[in-house]
Amino acid sequence: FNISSSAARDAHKVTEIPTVTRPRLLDAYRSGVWWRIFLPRLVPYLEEGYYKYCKNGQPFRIWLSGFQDYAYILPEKYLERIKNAPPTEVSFTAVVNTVSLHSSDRPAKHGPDKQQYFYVGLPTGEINNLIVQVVSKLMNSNLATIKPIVHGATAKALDRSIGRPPHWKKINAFELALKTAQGPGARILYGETLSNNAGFVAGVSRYVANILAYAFTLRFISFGPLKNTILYLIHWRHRRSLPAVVTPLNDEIAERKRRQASGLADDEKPFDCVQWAMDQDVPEEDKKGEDIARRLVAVAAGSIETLASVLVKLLVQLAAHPECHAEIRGEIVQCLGEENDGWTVKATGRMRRLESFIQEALRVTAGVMAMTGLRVVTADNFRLDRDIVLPRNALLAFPTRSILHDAEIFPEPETFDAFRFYKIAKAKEENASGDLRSTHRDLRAGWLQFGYGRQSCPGRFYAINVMKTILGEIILRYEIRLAGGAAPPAAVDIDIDPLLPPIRSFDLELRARS
Ligand code: HEM
Repeated sequence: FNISSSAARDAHKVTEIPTVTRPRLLDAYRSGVWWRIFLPRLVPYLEEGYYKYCKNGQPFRIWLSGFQDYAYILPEKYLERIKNAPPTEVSFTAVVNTVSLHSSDRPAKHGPDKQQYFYVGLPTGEINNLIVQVVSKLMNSNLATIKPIVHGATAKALDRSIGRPPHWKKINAFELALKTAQGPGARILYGETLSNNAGFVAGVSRYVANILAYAFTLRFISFGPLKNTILYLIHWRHRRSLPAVVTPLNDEIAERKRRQASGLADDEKPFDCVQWAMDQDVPEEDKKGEDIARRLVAVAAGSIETLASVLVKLLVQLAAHPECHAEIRGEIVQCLGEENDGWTVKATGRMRRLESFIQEALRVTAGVMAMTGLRVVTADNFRLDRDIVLPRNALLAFPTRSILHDAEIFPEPETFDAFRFYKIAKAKEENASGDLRSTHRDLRAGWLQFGYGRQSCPGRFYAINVMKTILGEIILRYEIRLAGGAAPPAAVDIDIDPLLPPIRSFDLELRARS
């Protein structure tokens, strides 16, 4: 939308919100990377706006290439404003739909013609609510039962990918992250049979990875009047590869429906998302086999793909910081010893040093994006406070990475301190004073990388539990280091507006502990 063209928006005062620019040539010069002429970095300019405006309680706007739109970057004081805001006011789902160009929520910008040619098979719009339900209601409420299954699938994935090598064995960090995220992810989503079908699991990963990559990168390119035709052709591959994953799922659902029709007690039903989606309390016409299959393929974007993208960064940090291994390992042994049932949610919850390591690694890398709390205004307007009202379709976000690197909140932010969050939690317990109520304290205790409030990531409980299980099991079984004993890397991800995808070239070395 063109802010300056609308007198009504002047009334909203958004034209007074300052803009931080991302100069292409200058950025290519500063970064020393020629292709930054086409895609200037985002992080340094978010940082500039954060210190210039957000630290003074003011928003700013910045161009996001991945969305082909300006975003309003808000200071942390407005986190409270979005905390309980419903999707009818501001919506994260609408952000996803904007990128995949299933844009029923933003009709003014993206007409139906674009929907037609960008159609790549992922269900969106109201169906997306069903996806969120699968994760937030079904996956989360079953977490305690899921947990031992996650551990079993993790152990199996580690046996297959690494085994018990007596000498250092080299493995690519991304490959290990993907295999270990796929193990529990595929088992919980698709059940025992399909999760053992390597071709199907690889197909799902490939499909969602391609969709995410293409959805963002194609937005950078202007195809002019031939746009629809070119995009239709580009997406041919995706449309063709979708049946390869949807058909086996569809067959599995049909087979289960047949078995159920011939009488199946509740405790005989399989324990996985396929079954929960089949039993989901929604009208029959919303849970036809193919609808469920598409929904569950979409969940893999979070539960396998996003998880693997974050896990690889954690694995590299774990390998780069051997100084914390013994303490984390000692705590895991103790927690598992206290709980006779092994890797339960309760035992995992007690592993606070391991959790602190994960929080610190996520602080340094900021998870998947430099901003979270992304929302599109879906109401006519969204009042931030007495002075500022954002109009319908405005994109807003919070500068998470900058907050996580702010020395006033996290002293010596560039130093990797595995037990930083453990110490913060301890201090909080020992000193339950008024200081605790300050916003900074809340931010330090939270997981901003997963977003904020009612529309934050519904998969975060699963994600944290799985990451703890995978890293914990690795550290119990193996010694781990960067290949060749390399020094900790300066960066583990790359600034591709708006994402921070992992650098995939790191190799790790692991050997079995005696
Ligand atoms: C470390 C891994 C993960 C990270 C860092 C992450 C991060 C996020 C973030 C930042 C959001 C947007 C919320 C906001 O900005 O306020 C989000 C949304 C979402 N995530 Fe995750 N996520 C992760 C793993 C997962 C997993 C494992 C699942 C599924 C099991 C999942 C499912 C979803 C879904 C369905 C949404 C959309 C929610 C909506 O439309 O309201 N995520 N995630």
